[in-house]
Amino acid sequence: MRIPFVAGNWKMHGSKAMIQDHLGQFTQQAEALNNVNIAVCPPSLYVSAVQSQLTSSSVKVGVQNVCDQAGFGAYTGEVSVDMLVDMGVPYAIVGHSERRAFYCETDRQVADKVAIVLDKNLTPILCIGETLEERESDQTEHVVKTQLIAVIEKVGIAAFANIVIAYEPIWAIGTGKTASPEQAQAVHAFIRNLLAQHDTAVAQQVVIQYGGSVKPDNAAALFAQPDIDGGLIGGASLDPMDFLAICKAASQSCLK
Ligand SMILES: O=C[C@H](O)COP(=O)(O)O
Repeated sequence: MRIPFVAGNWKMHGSKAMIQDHLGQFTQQAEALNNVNIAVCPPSLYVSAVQSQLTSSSVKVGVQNVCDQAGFGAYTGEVSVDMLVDMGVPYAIVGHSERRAFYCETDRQVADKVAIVLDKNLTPILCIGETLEERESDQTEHVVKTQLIAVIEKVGIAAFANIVIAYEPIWAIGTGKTASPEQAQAVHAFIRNLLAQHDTAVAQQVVIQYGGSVKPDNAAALFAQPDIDGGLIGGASLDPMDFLAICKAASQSCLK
């Protein structure tokens, strides 16, 4: 049985004041929700401040990126997975399309990062998805397959029991132009079937989030789809009440 998982990706947003205000409003009410796992992923600099607000809360914290080198060393500006362990951070977003596009992260680097995160028993949120151009030229399945195969070849199919996948069509990110529930479901089913070709039990177990302009008014329809297990939320996660409404929609979607 899969429990839906909603993660808020704050991207390069946040401040001490926002954290206090946002999580002050959000956490208490989020505690009342059943059948949903929740995380917030602030910029790394604010992890401690978020953790202080989440003491004794079931809401977890994650980071938005991690170094493709484990341990410690001369990697200016990077955060290592060992630091996540040290700080008690269980989740790391890996391969977000903005990292792939703006910082030239390759499928291979993304696969390396997934392996490094798994190696420390943390959970990677692996982002995959196609551009508008790729969708319009019928390349969606080819693109997500290539992105997934790179990770399967690196970590093996069994490891997917400990990976969260976030399908994020790039054309729907921050555009207000969400994929329809049917469009999203079709790709989620494709992803699950692809995994099932390697291992049916793992495929049934893996949580596949949808990301791309999820809002309170479209969340329920998306999460009701049989292969959509919650969401990776950008813009709407910055508003505590919108984020709460989305988490509520996930908690009310059927367990799958
Ligand atoms: O990581 C989150 C996604 O990029 C979605 O962002 P968005 O909800 O602002 O479209």
